[in-house]
Amino acid sequence: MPRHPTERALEEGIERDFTRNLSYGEYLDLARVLSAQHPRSVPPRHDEMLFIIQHQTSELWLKLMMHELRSARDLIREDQPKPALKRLARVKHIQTILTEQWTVLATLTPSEYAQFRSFLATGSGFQSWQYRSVEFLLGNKNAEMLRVFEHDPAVRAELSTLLHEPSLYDEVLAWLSRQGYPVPAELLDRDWSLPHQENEGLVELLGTVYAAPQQHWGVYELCEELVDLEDNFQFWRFRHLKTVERIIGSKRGTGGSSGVPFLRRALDLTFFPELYAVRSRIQDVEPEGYHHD
Ligand code: HEM
Ligand SMILES: N[C@@H](CC(=O)c1ccccc1NC=O)C(=O)O
Repeated sequence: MPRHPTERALEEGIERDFTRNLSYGEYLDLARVLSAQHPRSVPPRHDEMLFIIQHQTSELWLKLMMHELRSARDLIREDQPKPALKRLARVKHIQTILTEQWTVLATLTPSEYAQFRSFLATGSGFQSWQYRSVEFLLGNKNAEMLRVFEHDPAVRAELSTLLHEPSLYDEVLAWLSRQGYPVPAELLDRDWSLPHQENEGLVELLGTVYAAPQQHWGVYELCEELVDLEDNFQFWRFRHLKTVERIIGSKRGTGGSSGVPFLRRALDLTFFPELYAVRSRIQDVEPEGYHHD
């Protein structure tokens, strides 16, 4: 009779005495993490657990995303684009997980959600300060969004700091300037609490990079990494919108917005407008021997 693999594992000296040693659960503070699910529905509805865990896992990934994005921004400020690229590579994988995760919530039917939606009262994603921090780090600045945090001065203060600091894109532009690229001066010293406005001079500068990528490889690589980030961000927004659409249809949001129409408008937002504008400026290569009249 073959023995169970764990039986053998214990003989191999697996640690069993955690009275003095740090255990798995202690290190991860699992007692707190796993006792933080508090369904509100009375009587308790089975599907509320899914709703809570979907949000909590999203918030955990958002926490890591903020950590990596803030670090990437600071590394670029310190003229270290290579380690910054490493951070951004990780962010992209987190975004993939966050986007994929919508498939779990999509198993929640409208009838199931309706069983506990009213217990959420006016709670809504508008009040996710980590999501707002990520938006601010990427440059979608909007002081109005701080108003939903008046009840929580510590969170409000932290968001206000991020609002007034340069975004990742602002730091990339400052780095470009230090590399000797002619970045328009108005982009290098401005009120950082305002969103970046599309700038023609910057589109032209990027035009030279994209016309000859091999001569500007470091810049080109970083720019395309930013486009990947924006692409991924939009995939998340799109999946949120489609999941919300199948669960609440055209109902208004608990946060006070129009719901799906509001989420649809967010798909028109762009963090890096010049990186998209430059794409239509790239000359298509003509076939050999082709002559215009
Ligand atoms: C049944 C599931 C969900 C529904 C019906 C839903 C619905 C909505 C609606 C209608 C809004 C607009 C604000 C409002 O008026 O309430 C919104 C915003 C938002 N939701 Fe959800 N949501 C769901 C799940 C999630 C999950 C799992 C997350 C993950 C963290 C999330 C994050 C957000 C964020 C961050 C916003 C603010 C978006 C922005 O400001 O652009 N939502 N949601
Ligand atoms: N805005 C959602 C409610 C909602 O999704 C929600 C409610 C409480 C805590 C987090 C939420 N998630 C994201 O919007 C709705 O209108 O049904």
